[in-house]
Formats: sequence, structure tokens, C-alpha cells
Amino acid sequence: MRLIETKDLVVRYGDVTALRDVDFAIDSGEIVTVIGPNGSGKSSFIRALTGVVPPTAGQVWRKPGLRLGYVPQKLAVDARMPLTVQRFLSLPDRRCGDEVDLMLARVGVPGLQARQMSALSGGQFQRVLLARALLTRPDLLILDEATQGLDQPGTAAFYRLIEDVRNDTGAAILMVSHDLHVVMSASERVLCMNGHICCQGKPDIVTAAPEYRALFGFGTEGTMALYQHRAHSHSHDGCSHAEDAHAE
Ligand SMILES: Nc1ncnc2c1ncn2[C@@H]1O[C@H](COP(=O)(O)OP(=O)(O)OP(=O)(O)O)[C@@H](O)[C@H]1O
Repeated sequence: MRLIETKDLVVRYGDVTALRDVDFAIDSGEIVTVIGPNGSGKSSFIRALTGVVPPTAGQVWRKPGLRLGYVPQKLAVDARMPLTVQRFLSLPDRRCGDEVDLMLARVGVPGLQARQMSALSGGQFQRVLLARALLTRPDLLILDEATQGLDQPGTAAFYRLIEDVRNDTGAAILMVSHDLHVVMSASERVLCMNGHICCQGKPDIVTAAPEYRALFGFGTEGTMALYQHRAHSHSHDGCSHAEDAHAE
């Protein structure tokens, strides 16, 4: 089932055009990864999809009653302010202990209810953010640089969890990353942004290749894949993928 669709989407802030000509759609159960360098319009795209920013031109269609779950890049928690995991997960909607128990177990961090948010490790924190998003039973889960700060085994474990969530709930997943090459292997599609969609395709699952082993080691168990960019007519400032792009 179609969840969101954009047609000729343009987002402008005053004189700055953050995004132009974006045609996009995502269906239930799909995993799509959006990659692009800093300033390429990824956040603007998410803001337009979620309705935080209105399109300057073009259209954004959302399935009526669409439930969105959002896992932010980071969330500042004031260490001086006491905030337990249970309380955090009950904001803004009150959640009973059993519901929180089950969800924390589901995301692989059982028994954390009484812990302070400020005392969690990076990986635990991300899983608690994911638990909060999942408590809303989303049709579409958007993850914004959700594995930033996690090491490679932590990222692999998080990717496995996201794939399980998709398989269990049928939710669509939209991952946003500024890593231009390494993506979640379960992504059905990768979109490369640079003010517009400059290329898109499937990631290459190359787990058997020695180059892959050299890059990822042995801890990722096939959760990560490489995205090969098609030749662009432009280069991306501050990143190298224009040089190693290849034509199909
Ligand atoms: N509120 C705003 N007002 C003016 N310009 C903005 C605003 N938000 C974003 N921009 C500009 O729009 C362009 C795209 O920014 P955006 O944050 O969407 O990119 P991004 O790919 O998410 O970047 P990053 O990876 O650094 O988070 C940039 O040139 C940015 O400076």
C-alpha cells in the first residue's frame, strides 16, 4: 500500500533551493535509504514528507491517517534533569509499565525502565529512541542518521533489528544517512540526493568479496552493503564519490 508520494517536490528557504524535482514514493514494508553529503537536502526532504515544512512547489500526498514514527539523529538530554527511561517513553502519551517492558525487550534492551536517560550508552539510547517511535505503531518509520556514534557491530545489530521490525510489523522504513557508500543491505532502494535525486538503485550485496571483508570485517553478518553511484553530471563538494562513480 502506498504511504507517501511526492511529485515535482521543491523546498526553498528564501533564496536557497534545498530540493528540486523530487518524485518519490514508498509503500508498506519497503526499506529505502536516502544518502547524500551534508547540505544535500536530506533533512528538508524528511521535513517535507512529514509536513513540518510545506512544499514550495509540487505535491506531497500522505495516506489518510498515516502513522509516522521518527527516530532523530540525536536528542540532547540534560544530565542534571532526572528522567528515567519509563518516564521518557511515557511522554507525551502515558504508557503502562507492561507496554514499556515489552517494547524494551523487543528492541533488545530489557529491564532499562528505571535507568536514567543520561546514563545510557549510545547503543542503548538509540534503541530507547526506537522503542519510543515503535510505541506509536507507525506505518512508516523514519530514521535520521540513527546509527551515528555506533561502532560497526553496534550498527550491524541495529540494522538487524530494523529489518526484524519491518518483517514483524510490515512498516515501511526510511533510513537517512550521510555515508555515501555503506548502506543497510536490506534496503530495496537507495536514493542519492544532492539538491535533487541524482541517482538511485539497489545496493550491492557483496558479502563474499575480499574487499568487503577488508572493509567490514566479520562482525556485520551481511547487514551492510555497498552502493555504487552511477555517473553524475556534477560532483559533490566535500565528498569523493564523483571520482569513483561508474556508468552502468
Ligand atoms: N531553515 C533553513 N533556512 C535556510 N536555509 C536552510 C534551512 N534549512 C536548511 N537550509 C539549507 O538548505 C540546504 C539543505 O539543507 P538540509 O539540512 O536539508 O541538508 P542535509 O542533507 O540534511 O544536511 P546535513 O547532512 O548536514 O544534515 C542547505 O544549503 C541548508 O543550508
